[in-house]
Amino acid sequence: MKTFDTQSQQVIELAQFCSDKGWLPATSGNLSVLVDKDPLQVAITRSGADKQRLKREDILLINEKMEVLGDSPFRPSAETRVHIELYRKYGCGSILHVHTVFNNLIGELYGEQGGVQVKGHELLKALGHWEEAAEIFIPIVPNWADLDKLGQSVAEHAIHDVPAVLVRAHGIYAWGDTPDAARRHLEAVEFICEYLYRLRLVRG
Ligand SMILES: CSCCC(=O)C(=O)COP(=O)(O)O
Ligand SMILES: [Zn+2]
Repeated sequence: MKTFDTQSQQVIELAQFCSDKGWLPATSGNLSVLVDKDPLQVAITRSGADKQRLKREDILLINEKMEVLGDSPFRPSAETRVHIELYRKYGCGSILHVHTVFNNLIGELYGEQGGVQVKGHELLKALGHWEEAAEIFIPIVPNWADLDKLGQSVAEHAIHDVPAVLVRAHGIYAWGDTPDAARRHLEAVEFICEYLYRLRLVRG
């Protein structure tokens, strides 16, 4: 059974995994896990928390209006709107946002064209694309300072069957039906970002 306690623990474990990879530098990033679909309730990191050493009190229970449920002196992530928009659109189980050098490089290299095409790579299977010569387009959106606009933009540009959107000069949002699926999708897209960047360097 999903409770705020069980889902908070999942958030802490996901943050540990992402921190160990170096994907949450300088308190950046935010992570959430669904607690209840109807009405929507989500366990999400608080704004400004050091995600390398998250404590229970750094995870907040929020509703669809981004209100904190229960007693806490903290505010939820500044990017909570993006999470809420994605939960509304996809009814997913977990959303991970991290900042990495490779997702930023790909954001810059392909941002003008609104996204990056990825074709015939084995790791597309980790995103659910098992067909021969699978091909996907990973959207890249501008880094709107208005976070309501950022949330709308990420959700609007998200493509069915491609569980990630890059935000230019900022980072990535990846999601899945479960925390494990969200993590797998994030790892796969991070691998692909690094691969595409290095391939460009090698080819010149
Ligand atoms: C310190 S990084 C700038 C804010 C950001 O992009 C981020 O992911 C962390 O924001 P939060 O409010 O979730 O801590
Ligand atoms: Zn961010």
